[in-house]
Amino acid sequence: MAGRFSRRRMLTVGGAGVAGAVAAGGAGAWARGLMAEEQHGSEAGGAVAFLGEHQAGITTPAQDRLHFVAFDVTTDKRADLVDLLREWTLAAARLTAGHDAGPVGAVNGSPEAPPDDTGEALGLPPSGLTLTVGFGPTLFRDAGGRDRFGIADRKPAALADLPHFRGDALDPATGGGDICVQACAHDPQVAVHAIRNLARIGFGAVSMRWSQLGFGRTSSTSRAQATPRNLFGFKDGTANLKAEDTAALRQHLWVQAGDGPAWMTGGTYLVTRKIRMMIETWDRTSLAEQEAIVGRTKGTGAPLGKRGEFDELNLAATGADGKQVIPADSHVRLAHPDTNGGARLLRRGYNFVDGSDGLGRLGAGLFFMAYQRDPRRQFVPIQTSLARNDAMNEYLRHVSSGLYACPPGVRTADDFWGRALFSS
Ligand SMILES: C=CC1=C(C)c2cc3[nH]c(cc4nc(cc5[nH]c(cc1n2)c(C)c5CCC(=O)O)C(CCC(=O)O)=C4C)c(C)c3C=C
Ligand SMILES: [Fe+2]
Repeated sequence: MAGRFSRRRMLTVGGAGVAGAVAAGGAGAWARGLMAEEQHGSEAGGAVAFLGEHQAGITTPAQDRLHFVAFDVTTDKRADLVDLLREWTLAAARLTAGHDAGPVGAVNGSPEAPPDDTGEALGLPPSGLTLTVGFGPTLFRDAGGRDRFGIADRKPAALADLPHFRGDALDPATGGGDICVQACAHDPQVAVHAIRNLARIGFGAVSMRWSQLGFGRTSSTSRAQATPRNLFGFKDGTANLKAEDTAALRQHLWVQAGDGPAWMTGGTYLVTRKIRMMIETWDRTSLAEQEAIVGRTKGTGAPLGKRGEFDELNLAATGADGKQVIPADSHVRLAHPDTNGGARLLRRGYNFVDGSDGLGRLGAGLFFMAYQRDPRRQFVPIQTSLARNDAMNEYLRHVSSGLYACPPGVRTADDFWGRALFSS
Protein backbone atom coordinates (compact mmCIF):
# COMPACT_ATOMS: atom_id res chain seq x y z
CA MET A 1 0.00 0.00 0.00
CA ALA A 2 1.37 3.40 -0.95
CA GLY A 3 1.83 6.04 1.74
CA ARG A 4 -1.34 7.91 2.62
CA PHE A 5 -0.17 10.89 0.56
CA SER A 6 0.81 9.59 -2.85
CA ARG A 7 2.40 11.91 -5.39
CA ARG A 8 -0.89 11.67 -7.29
CA ARG A 9 -2.91 12.78 -4.24
CA MET A 10 -0.53 15.71 -3.68
CA LEU A 11 -1.42 16.79 -7.17
CA THR A 12 -5.16 16.49 -6.69
CA VAL A 13 -5.20 18.32 -3.36
CA GLY A 14 -3.02 20.91 -5.02
CA GLY A 15 -1.02 23.64 -3.30
CA ALA A 16 -3.75 24.40 -0.79
CA GLY A 17 -3.06 21.30 1.28
CA VAL A 18 0.68 21.93 1.32
CA ALA A 19 0.27 25.63 2.03
CA GLY A 20 -2.20 24.85 4.79
CA ALA A 21 0.14 22.40 6.48
CA VAL A 22 3.06 24.83 6.29
CA ALA A 23 0.92 27.70 7.59
CA ALA A 24 -0.39 25.60 10.46
CA GLY A 25 2.92 24.40 11.79
CA GLY A 26 5.77 25.73 9.65
CA ALA A 27 7.88 23.79 7.19
CA GLY A 28 9.54 21.80 10.01
CA ALA A 29 6.22 20.52 11.30
CA TRP A 30 5.18 19.55 7.77
CA ALA A 31 8.37 17.59 7.33
CA ARG A 32 8.01 15.99 10.76
CA GLY A 33 4.49 14.89 9.92
CA LEU A 34 5.81 13.18 6.83
CA MET A 35 8.67 11.50 8.60
CA ALA A 36 6.41 10.08 11.27
CA GLU A 37 3.98 8.65 8.73
CA GLU A 38 3.36 4.91 9.00
CA GLN A 39 4.71 3.18 5.95
CA HIS A 40 4.67 -0.34 4.60
CA GLY A 41 7.05 -1.62 1.98
CA SER A 42 6.09 -5.18 1.35
CA GLU A 43 4.42 -4.61 -2.02
CA ALA A 44 6.25 -3.46 -5.16
CA GLY A 45 4.56 -0.04 -5.12
CA GLY A 46 4.70 0.48 -1.35
CA ALA A 47 6.88 2.67 0.81
CA VAL A 48 9.75 1.46 2.99
CA ALA A 49 10.01 3.14 6.41
CA PHE A 50 12.75 5.76 6.42
CA LEU A 51 13.22 6.14 10.20
CA GLY A 52 14.92 3.33 12.11
CA GLU A 53 17.86 2.09 14.13
CA HIS A 54 19.66 1.18 10.90
CA GLN A 55 19.43 2.80 7.48
CA ALA A 56 16.96 1.28 5.06
CA GLY A 57 18.33 -0.22 1.85
CA ILE A 58 20.69 -2.66 3.55
CA THR A 59 18.63 -5.55 4.91
CA THR A 60 15.54 -4.28 3.06
CA PRO A 61 14.59 -7.06 0.59
CA ALA A 62 16.72 -6.08 -2.42
CA GLN A 63 14.66 -4.12 -4.93
CA ASP A 64 14.98 -4.69 -8.69
CA ARG A 65 16.71 -1.43 -9.66
CA LEU A 66 19.69 0.64 -8.57
CA HIS A 67 21.01 4.12 -9.13
CA PHE A 68 24.23 4.56 -7.17
CA VAL A 69 26.07 7.87 -7.05
CA ALA A 70 29.23 9.21 -5.42
CA PHE A 71 29.67 12.94 -4.80
CA ASP A 72 32.70 15.04 -4.03
CA VAL A 73 32.10 17.85 -1.57
CA THR A 74 33.07 21.16 -3.15
CA THR A 75 32.40 23.48 -0.23
CA ASP A 76 35.07 23.83 2.47
CA LYS A 77 32.56 25.03 5.04
CA ARG A 78 31.51 22.51 7.67
CA ALA A 79 28.24 24.40 8.28
CA ASP A 80 27.32 24.14 4.59
CA LEU A 81 27.98 20.40 4.61
CA VAL A 82 25.86 19.92 7.74
CA ASP A 83 23.06 22.01 6.21
CA LEU A 84 23.19 19.87 3.10
CA LEU A 85 22.96 16.64 5.11
CA ARG A 86 19.92 18.07 6.94
CA GLU A 87 18.26 19.08 3.67
CA TRP A 88 19.05 15.74 2.05
CA THR A 89 17.58 13.87 5.02
CA LEU A 90 14.29 15.78 4.76
CA ALA A 91 14.18 15.23 1.01
CA ALA A 92 15.00 11.53 1.42
CA ALA A 93 12.19 11.12 3.97
CA ARG A 94 9.77 12.74 1.56
CA LEU A 95 10.95 10.86 -1.52
CA THR A 96 10.93 7.43 0.10
CA ALA A 97 7.35 8.09 1.27
CA GLY A 98 6.39 8.77 -2.34
CA HIS A 99 6.21 12.56 -2.11
CA ASP A 100 7.86 15.28 -4.12
CA ALA A 101 11.40 16.19 -2.99
CA GLY A 102 10.37 19.57 -1.57
CA PRO A 103 7.29 20.78 0.34
CA VAL A 104 5.86 22.78 -2.57
CA GLY A 105 6.27 20.18 -5.27
CA ALA A 106 6.85 19.94 -8.98
CA VAL A 107 3.85 21.94 -10.20
CA ASN A 108 2.33 23.81 -7.26
CA GLY A 109 4.88 26.57 -6.82
CA SER A 110 5.36 30.02 -8.22
CA PRO A 111 5.54 30.12 -12.01
CA GLU A 112 8.49 32.49 -11.58
CA ALA A 113 10.67 30.03 -9.61
CA PRO A 114 12.25 26.67 -10.42
CA PRO A 115 10.14 23.91 -8.84
CA ASP A 116 11.50 22.13 -5.74
CA ASP A 117 10.90 18.78 -7.47
CA THR A 118 11.84 17.89 -11.03
CA GLY A 119 8.51 16.16 -11.79
CA GLU A 120 9.37 12.92 -13.57
CA ALA A 121 7.98 10.81 -10.73
CA LEU A 122 4.61 12.57 -10.60
CA GLY A 123 1.90 9.93 -10.46
CA LEU A 124 4.30 7.13 -9.55
CA PRO A 125 3.99 5.26 -6.24
CA PRO A 126 6.93 5.07 -3.74
CA SER A 127 8.05 1.83 -5.49
CA GLY A 128 9.96 0.58 -2.45
CA LEU A 129 12.48 3.42 -2.79
CA THR A 130 15.30 3.40 -0.24
CA LEU A 131 18.09 5.96 0.00
CA THR A 132 21.21 4.90 1.87
CA VAL A 133 24.13 7.24 2.54
CA GLY A 134 27.82 6.56 3.17
CA PHE A 135 30.93 8.65 3.85
CA GLY A 136 34.17 7.93 1.98
CA PRO A 137 37.69 8.19 3.47
CA THR A 138 38.29 11.47 1.59
CA LEU A 139 35.50 13.21 3.52
CA PHE A 140 37.68 12.90 6.62
CA ARG A 141 40.98 13.85 4.97
CA ASP A 142 41.11 14.79 1.30
CA ALA A 143 43.68 13.59 -1.24
CA GLY A 144 45.92 16.52 -0.23
CA GLY A 145 45.76 15.47 3.45
CA ARG A 146 43.48 18.36 4.48
CA ASP A 147 40.95 17.97 7.28
CA ARG A 148 38.38 20.24 5.59
CA PHE A 149 35.54 19.66 8.03
CA GLY A 150 37.33 19.05 11.35
CA ILE A 151 36.41 15.36 11.44
CA ALA A 152 39.75 13.67 10.69
CA ASP A 153 40.01 12.41 14.29
CA ARG A 154 36.59 10.74 13.87
CA LYS A 155 37.60 8.65 10.89
CA PRO A 156 36.96 4.97 11.64
CA ALA A 157 40.01 2.70 11.54
CA ALA A 158 37.85 0.29 9.51
CA LEU A 159 37.63 2.93 6.76
CA ALA A 160 41.29 2.30 5.87
CA ASP A 161 41.91 2.38 2.10
CA LEU A 162 41.51 -1.03 0.51
CA PRO A 163 44.79 -2.64 -0.59
CA HIS A 164 45.62 -3.27 -4.23
CA PHE A 165 44.38 -6.73 -5.21
CA ARG A 166 45.99 -8.85 -7.87
CA GLY A 167 44.40 -8.13 -11.27
CA ASP A 168 42.84 -4.80 -10.26
CA ALA A 169 42.39 -2.48 -13.26
CA LEU A 170 40.76 0.36 -11.37
CA ASP A 171 39.79 3.70 -12.84
CA PRO A 172 40.01 6.20 -9.95
CA ALA A 173 37.65 8.61 -11.75
CA THR A 174 34.77 6.13 -11.44
CA GLY A 175 35.46 5.07 -7.88
CA GLY A 176 35.81 6.56 -4.41
CA GLY A 177 34.12 9.85 -3.57
CA ASP A 178 33.37 11.82 -0.39
CA ILE A 179 29.70 10.81 -0.03
CA CYS A 180 27.76 8.01 -1.71
CA VAL A 181 24.02 7.54 -2.03
CA GLN A 182 22.51 4.20 -2.99
CA ALA A 183 18.99 4.54 -4.41
CA CYS A 184 17.13 1.26 -4.83
CA ALA A 185 13.55 0.93 -6.06
CA HIS A 186 11.32 -1.34 -8.09
CA ASP A 187 10.96 1.38 -10.73
CA PRO A 188 14.14 2.83 -12.32
CA GLN A 189 12.42 6.18 -12.91
CA VAL A 190 11.83 6.50 -9.16
CA ALA A 191 15.45 5.70 -8.30
CA VAL A 192 16.86 8.10 -10.90
CA HIS A 193 14.40 10.82 -9.85
CA ALA A 194 15.58 10.55 -6.24
CA ILE A 195 19.27 10.84 -7.13
CA ARG A 196 18.62 13.67 -9.55
CA ASN A 197 16.78 15.66 -6.90
CA LEU A 198 19.47 15.10 -4.27
CA ALA A 199 22.04 16.32 -6.81
CA ARG A 200 19.87 19.36 -7.54
CA ILE A 201 19.57 20.17 -3.83
CA GLY A 202 23.36 19.75 -3.48
CA PHE A 203 24.21 22.22 -6.24
CA GLY A 204 27.05 24.47 -5.01
CA ALA A 205 28.05 22.13 -2.16
CA VAL A 206 28.72 18.83 -3.95
CA SER A 207 29.48 17.72 -7.47
CA MET A 208 28.70 14.33 -8.93
CA ARG A 209 31.86 12.24 -9.26
CA TRP A 210 30.46 9.06 -10.79
CA SER A 211 27.28 7.06 -10.90
CA GLN A 212 26.10 3.58 -11.84
CA LEU A 213 22.75 2.16 -12.91
CA GLY A 214 21.85 -1.44 -12.13
CA PHE A 215 18.96 -3.41 -13.55
CA GLY A 216 18.55 -6.74 -11.83
CA ARG A 217 19.43 -7.62 -8.28
CA THR A 218 22.13 -10.27 -7.94
CA SER A 219 21.37 -11.13 -4.33
CA SER A 220 18.50 -11.89 -2.04
CA THR A 221 18.65 -10.22 1.35
CA SER A 222 15.59 -11.98 2.75
CA ARG A 223 14.48 -15.60 2.91
CA ALA A 224 11.16 -14.46 1.44
CA GLN A 225 12.89 -13.65 -1.86
CA ALA A 226 13.74 -16.07 -4.66
CA THR A 227 17.43 -16.17 -5.55
CA PRO A 228 18.05 -14.14 -8.72
CA ARG A 229 20.62 -14.85 -11.44
CA ASN A 230 23.68 -12.90 -12.52
CA LEU A 231 24.80 -12.39 -16.12
CA PHE A 232 26.73 -15.68 -16.06
CA GLY A 233 23.28 -17.27 -15.67
CA PHE A 234 23.97 -18.60 -12.15
CA LYS A 235 21.85 -18.15 -9.04
CA ASP A 236 23.60 -15.49 -6.96
CA GLY A 237 22.92 -14.75 -3.31
CA THR A 238 22.12 -18.26 -2.07
CA ALA A 239 24.59 -18.17 0.84
CA ASN A 240 24.14 -14.46 1.49
CA LEU A 241 23.49 -12.99 4.92
CA LYS A 242 19.72 -12.49 5.16
CA ALA A 243 17.53 -10.06 7.10
CA GLU A 244 16.13 -12.93 9.18
CA ASP A 245 19.60 -13.97 10.49
CA THR A 246 19.54 -11.45 13.35
CA ALA A 247 22.39 -12.97 15.37
CA ALA A 248 24.58 -13.23 12.25
CA LEU A 249 23.74 -9.63 11.33
CA ARG A 250 24.98 -8.51 14.74
CA GLN A 251 28.15 -10.50 14.25
CA HIS A 252 28.90 -9.67 10.62
CA LEU A 253 26.93 -6.58 9.53
CA TRP A 254 26.22 -3.90 12.15
CA VAL A 255 28.95 -1.97 13.92
CA GLN A 256 28.55 -2.77 17.63
CA ALA A 257 29.05 -0.52 20.66
CA GLY A 258 32.75 -0.72 21.50
CA ASP A 259 33.87 -1.31 17.89
CA GLY A 260 34.38 2.45 17.62
CA PRO A 261 34.00 5.21 16.78
CA ALA A 262 30.77 5.75 18.74
CA TRP A 263 29.08 7.64 15.88
CA MET A 264 29.20 4.47 13.75
CA THR A 265 27.38 2.22 16.26
CA GLY A 266 24.41 0.76 14.37
CA GLY A 267 26.07 1.61 11.06
CA THR A 268 27.96 -0.57 8.62
CA TYR A 269 30.65 -0.36 5.90
CA LEU A 270 29.94 -0.62 2.19
CA VAL A 271 32.44 -1.89 -0.39
CA THR A 272 31.53 -1.34 -4.05
CA ARG A 273 33.37 -2.97 -6.96
CA LYS A 274 32.37 -2.49 -10.56
CA ILE A 275 33.27 -5.82 -12.14
CA ARG A 276 33.25 -6.23 -15.92
CA MET A 277 32.24 -9.72 -16.93
CA MET A 278 33.55 -11.17 -20.19
CA ILE A 279 30.23 -12.78 -20.97
CA GLU A 280 31.08 -13.54 -24.61
CA THR A 281 34.04 -15.71 -23.54
CA TRP A 282 31.95 -17.26 -20.75
CA ASP A 283 29.25 -18.17 -23.25
CA ARG A 284 31.80 -20.26 -25.19
CA THR A 285 32.70 -22.24 -22.05
CA SER A 286 31.12 -25.65 -21.47
CA LEU A 287 28.42 -26.06 -18.85
CA ALA A 288 30.60 -28.45 -16.83
CA GLU A 289 33.46 -25.96 -16.85
CA GLN A 290 31.14 -23.10 -15.81
CA GLU A 291 29.83 -25.19 -12.90
CA ALA A 292 33.36 -26.17 -11.83
CA ILE A 293 34.36 -22.49 -11.83
CA VAL A 294 31.41 -21.46 -9.65
CA GLY A 295 31.31 -24.65 -7.52
CA ARG A 296 27.53 -24.91 -7.87
CA THR A 297 25.19 -26.31 -10.51
CA LYS A 298 23.69 -23.84 -12.95
CA GLY A 299 20.11 -25.14 -12.91
CA THR A 300 19.26 -25.48 -9.21
CA GLY A 301 22.17 -23.60 -7.67
CA ALA A 302 22.96 -26.64 -5.49
CA PRO A 303 26.58 -27.04 -4.35
CA LEU A 304 28.44 -29.58 -6.50
CA GLY A 305 27.79 -33.04 -5.04
CA LYS A 306 24.52 -31.93 -3.37
CA ARG A 307 20.89 -31.77 -4.51
CA GLY A 308 19.24 -28.68 -3.04
CA GLU A 309 20.11 -25.01 -3.48
CA PHE A 310 20.39 -24.42 0.25
CA ASP A 311 22.29 -27.62 1.11
CA GLU A 312 25.55 -26.98 2.95
CA LEU A 313 28.76 -27.10 0.92
CA ASN A 314 30.88 -30.18 1.66
CA LEU A 315 34.34 -28.74 1.08
CA ALA A 316 36.03 -31.98 2.16
CA ALA A 317 34.25 -34.27 -0.32
CA THR A 318 36.35 -36.01 -2.96
CA GLY A 319 35.15 -37.92 -6.03
CA ALA A 320 36.08 -41.39 -7.33
CA ASP A 321 39.04 -39.77 -9.11
CA GLY A 322 40.35 -38.50 -5.76
CA LYS A 323 39.81 -34.88 -6.76
CA GLN A 324 37.84 -32.38 -4.67
CA VAL A 325 34.15 -32.28 -5.70
CA ILE A 326 34.15 -28.51 -5.15
CA PRO A 327 37.39 -27.60 -6.94
CA ALA A 328 40.24 -25.87 -5.14
CA ASP A 329 40.00 -22.86 -7.47
CA SER A 330 36.19 -22.62 -7.47
CA HIS A 331 34.57 -19.33 -6.51
CA VAL A 332 32.40 -20.65 -3.68
CA ARG A 333 35.25 -22.53 -2.00
CA LEU A 334 37.49 -19.47 -2.05
CA ALA A 335 34.71 -17.11 -0.90
CA HIS A 336 33.40 -19.48 1.78
CA PRO A 337 33.67 -18.47 5.47
CA ASP A 338 35.73 -21.63 6.23
CA THR A 339 38.41 -20.40 3.82
CA ASN A 340 38.40 -16.86 5.26
CA GLY A 341 38.43 -17.07 9.06
CA GLY A 342 34.62 -17.12 9.29
CA ALA A 343 34.17 -13.86 7.33
CA ARG A 344 30.72 -13.25 5.83
CA LEU A 345 29.17 -10.39 3.83
CA LEU A 346 25.72 -9.02 3.09
CA ARG A 347 25.92 -8.80 -0.70
CA ARG A 348 23.53 -6.43 -2.47
CA GLY A 349 24.85 -6.18 -6.03
CA TYR A 350 23.19 -5.49 -9.39
CA ASN A 351 23.70 -6.48 -13.02
CA PHE A 352 24.70 -3.70 -15.37
CA VAL A 353 25.14 -3.23 -19.11
CA ASP A 354 26.77 0.07 -20.04
CA GLY A 355 26.27 -0.18 -23.80
CA SER A 356 28.99 -1.98 -25.76
CA ASP A 357 32.76 -1.65 -25.60
CA GLY A 358 33.62 -0.89 -29.24
CA LEU A 359 35.20 -4.33 -29.60
CA GLY A 360 31.98 -6.15 -30.37
CA ARG A 361 31.26 -6.99 -26.74
CA LEU A 362 28.61 -5.83 -24.28
CA GLY A 363 29.96 -3.59 -21.53
CA ALA A 364 28.32 -5.95 -19.07
CA GLY A 365 29.05 -6.93 -15.52
CA LEU A 366 28.12 -6.94 -11.90
CA PHE A 367 28.11 -3.87 -9.71
CA PHE A 368 29.15 -5.65 -6.52
CA MET A 369 28.07 -4.07 -3.26
CA ALA A 370 28.73 -5.68 0.11
CA TYR A 371 27.85 -4.41 3.58
CA GLN A 372 29.86 -5.54 6.58
CA ARG A 373 30.98 -4.73 10.11
CA ASP A 374 34.67 -4.33 9.28
CA PRO A 375 36.10 -4.57 5.71
CA ARG A 376 39.60 -5.31 7.08
CA ARG A 377 38.30 -8.62 8.46
CA GLN A 378 35.69 -9.40 5.80
CA PHE A 379 35.96 -8.02 2.26
CA VAL A 380 39.77 -7.77 2.29
CA PRO A 381 40.56 -11.42 3.18
CA ILE A 382 37.82 -12.77 0.90
CA GLN A 383 38.89 -10.66 -2.07
CA THR A 384 42.57 -11.48 -1.40
CA SER A 385 41.77 -15.17 -1.63
CA LEU A 386 39.60 -14.70 -4.75
CA ALA A 387 42.13 -12.45 -6.49
CA ARG A 388 44.89 -15.03 -6.01
CA ASN A 389 43.19 -18.23 -7.05
CA ASP A 390 39.62 -17.86 -8.33
CA ALA A 391 39.14 -19.63 -11.69
CA MET A 392 36.43 -17.03 -12.42
CA ASN A 393 39.10 -14.31 -12.69
CA GLU A 394 39.74 -15.26 -16.31
CA TYR A 395 36.28 -13.82 -17.06
CA LEU A 396 36.33 -10.80 -14.71
CA ARG A 397 37.97 -7.40 -14.49
CA HIS A 398 37.55 -5.12 -11.45
CA VAL A 399 37.35 -1.61 -12.90
CA SER A 400 36.18 0.55 -10.01
CA SER A 401 36.24 0.44 -6.24
CA GLY A 402 34.59 2.35 -3.40
CA LEU A 403 34.58 2.18 0.40
CA TYR A 404 32.09 4.08 2.59
CA ALA A 405 31.11 4.30 6.25
CA CYS A 406 27.31 4.17 6.39
CA PRO A 407 26.09 5.78 9.61
CA PRO A 408 23.21 4.35 11.65
CA GLY A 409 19.62 5.15 10.78
CA VAL A 410 17.80 8.44 11.21
CA ARG A 411 15.82 7.80 14.39
CA THR A 412 13.67 10.90 14.95
CA ALA A 413 12.25 13.75 12.89
CA ASP A 414 15.02 16.09 14.15
CA ASP A 415 17.80 13.65 13.35
CA PHE A 416 19.74 13.75 10.09
CA TRP A 417 22.23 11.64 8.14
CA GLY A 418 25.54 11.68 10.05
CA ARG A 419 24.34 13.91 12.92
CA ALA A 420 26.48 12.08 15.50
CA LEU A 421 29.56 12.50 13.29
CA PHE A 422 29.17 16.27 13.30
CA SER A 423 27.94 16.79 16.89
CA SER A 424 30.62 18.28 19.15
C1 LIG B 1 35.07 -10.30 -2.36
C2 LIG B 1 33.86 -10.76 -2.43
C3 LIG B 1 33.20 -11.25 -3.65
C4 LIG B 1 33.28 -10.81 -4.97
C5 LIG B 1 34.09 -9.65 -5.49
C6 LIG B 1 32.42 -11.64 -5.75
C7 LIG B 1 32.21 -11.53 -7.13
C8 LIG B 1 31.37 -12.32 -7.88
N1 LIG B 1 30.63 -13.40 -7.47
C9 LIG B 1 29.93 -13.94 -8.52
C10 LIG B 1 29.06 -15.05 -8.47
C11 LIG B 1 28.76 -15.84 -7.34
N2 LIG B 1 29.22 -15.64 -6.06
C12 LIG B 1 28.72 -16.61 -5.24
C13 LIG B 1 28.98 -16.73 -3.88
C14 LIG B 1 29.74 -15.87 -3.10
N3 LIG B 1 30.51 -14.82 -3.54
C15 LIG B 1 31.09 -14.17 -2.48
C16 LIG B 1 31.94 -13.06 -2.52
C17 LIG B 1 32.29 -12.36 -3.66
N4 LIG B 1 31.86 -12.56 -4.92
C18 LIG B 1 30.69 -14.88 -1.30
C19 LIG B 1 31.10 -14.50 0.10
C20 LIG B 1 29.87 -15.92 -1.69
C21 LIG B 1 29.24 -16.98 -0.78
C22 LIG B 1 30.20 -18.10 -0.55
C23 LIG B 1 29.59 -19.14 0.38
O1 LIG B 1 29.49 -18.88 1.59
O2 LIG B 1 29.23 -20.22 -0.09
C24 LIG B 1 27.89 -17.49 -6.02
C25 LIG B 1 27.18 -18.72 -5.52
C26 LIG B 1 25.81 -18.44 -4.98
C27 LIG B 1 25.79 -17.70 -3.68
O3 LIG B 1 26.01 -18.25 -2.61
O4 LIG B 1 25.56 -16.50 -3.73
C28 LIG B 1 27.92 -17.00 -7.33
C29 LIG B 1 27.19 -17.57 -8.52
C30 LIG B 1 30.25 -13.18 -9.64
C31 LIG B 1 29.70 -13.43 -11.04
C32 LIG B 1 31.14 -12.18 -9.27
C33 LIG B 1 31.76 -11.10 -10.05
C34 LIG B 1 31.28 -10.61 -11.13
FE1 LIG C 1 30.69 -14.19 -5.54
